[in-house]
Amino acid sequence: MRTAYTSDQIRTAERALMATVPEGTLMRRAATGLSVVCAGLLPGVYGSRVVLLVGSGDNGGDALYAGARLARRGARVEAILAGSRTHAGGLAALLDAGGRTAGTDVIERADLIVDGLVGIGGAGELREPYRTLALAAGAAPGLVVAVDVPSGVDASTGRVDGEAVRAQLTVTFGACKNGLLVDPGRSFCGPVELVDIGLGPYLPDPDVASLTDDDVADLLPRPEAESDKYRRGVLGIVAGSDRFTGAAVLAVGGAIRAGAGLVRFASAETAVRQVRNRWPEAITTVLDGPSVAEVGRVQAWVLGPGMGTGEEAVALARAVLATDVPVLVDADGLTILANDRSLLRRSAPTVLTPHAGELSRLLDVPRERIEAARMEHVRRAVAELGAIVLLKGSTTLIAEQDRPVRVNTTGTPWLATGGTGDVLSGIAGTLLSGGLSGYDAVSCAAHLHGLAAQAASTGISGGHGPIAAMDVATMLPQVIRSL
Ligand SMILES: NC(=O)C1=CN([C@@H]2O[C@H](COP(=O)(O)OP(=O)(O)OC[C@H]3O[C@@H](n4cnc5c(N)ncnc54)[C@H](OP(=O)(O)O)[C@@H]3O)[C@@H](O)[C@H]2O)[C@@H](O)CC1
Ligand SMILES: [K+]
Repeated sequence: MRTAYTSDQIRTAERALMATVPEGTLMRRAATGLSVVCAGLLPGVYGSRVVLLVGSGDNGGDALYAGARLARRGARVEAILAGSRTHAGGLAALLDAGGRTAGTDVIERADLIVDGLVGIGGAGELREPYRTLALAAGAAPGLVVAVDVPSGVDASTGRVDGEAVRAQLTVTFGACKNGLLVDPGRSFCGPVELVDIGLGPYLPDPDVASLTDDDVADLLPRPEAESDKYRRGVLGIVAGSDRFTGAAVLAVGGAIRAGAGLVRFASAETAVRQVRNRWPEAITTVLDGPSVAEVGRVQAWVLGPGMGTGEEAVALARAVLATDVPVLVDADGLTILANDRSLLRRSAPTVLTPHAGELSRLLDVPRERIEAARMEHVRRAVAELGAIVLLKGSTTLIAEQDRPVRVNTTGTPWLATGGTGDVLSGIAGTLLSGGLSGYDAVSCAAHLHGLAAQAASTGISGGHGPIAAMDVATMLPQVIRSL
């Protein structure tokens, strides 16, 4: 499990650690680690041009001390002092090592730009002159390394109001910060290198976590010798309609390829015919009114993809939500819930898998606000809707009351194509029916879905290319086998 923390959590841990070591120890550890990473990025340290962007706080101090170490090894280090004040010890160390201060024009000529403008002490939009420097660093040809956090990225949430430094690498200290895992912040970081400063024993429970392949392998339900199809979990899927059939075929495909013991599919006749043609493994029922009583016993339901939002669909959704087993609601099912949130009052867990647009309707918040502050809104959705929520997007977030927000780290931009969400709902439904909690089911489903997409998208020469939603379902058995 990879974990991440808010700025406040990091500060509290740092205070506890600082009380046990001589003053300046942590910054020395941080700056040493930073300088080692920077040196590794340069073809040779001697004679290379390093520019430090130095803000008024300790983030600038880290940059200055690291710059001093590089200057001692023969780099030509120039510091742009951008803050109203400058870390005195750090500046003295740099000057002592042969570095110097300079104007902004040196950014253009740098081999390496070290962003020490703001770290976990940053708040809100970058002010001038930091904003201009952030833009200049992004436009310059040199490599950009962010110190602790790319300046302009909110370390606790990943929020970016206005401009932020676009780094090719982020060197972070002590522990990962939420903003390095969650978009939009994550997209400014490049790969993240963690420098150990001894914070580990002082860290609280994480605020954010992400599952690794091993975590998912441990969580996945696996059939045992005495398992039969019923004991492995029976998933009910209510999806598709007379007009829309593709979403149903994809959801059923995701469920079957993810290893469902049995899928019971119920819908209008046209959708049933398509599913039966494509997936003879599923048991199908043509619904004759808004009841799922005749479908048979299931351990979980997937509700919504392609089912429409008309009166009949609403009545059918009501019937599924009235059952006492976990229900995963996606797509049209979410639109139905947005129009009548009272449907969410249930005895069993409900799992919602919206994208930002769907969440915008559920919370009555503009979509752009959700996209700019994804962490806040996924948490708010959990609190307001009383459900487990998976928010789809450039980083998929999974939230449940009193648990760390999980960030999914697998996937490829090629996954942004029609129908992949339907496959995801089928995978998650299978895991729910197999006995995982809603939180674990959607976390593992997102992880597998992303791995399958990566596998489907990787070509014979290793590059990445287009995928169709069904390709994701097709790759699932191989992916699960490989874990
Ligand atoms: N604590 C430790 O043990 C260790 C900490 N370490 C390091 O310290 C860093 C935290 O240092 P920190 O607390 O001094 O805050 P930091 O991020 O440098 O910035 C604060 C200043 O920035 C400014 N500012 C804020 N927002 C702004 C904006 N939007 N736009 C423009 N300016 C803005 C504001 O300045 P002001 O406006 O007051 O001039 C504020 O005072 C941490 O990230 C890590 O790198 C490591 O050495 C390991 C050990
Ligand atoms: K920074």
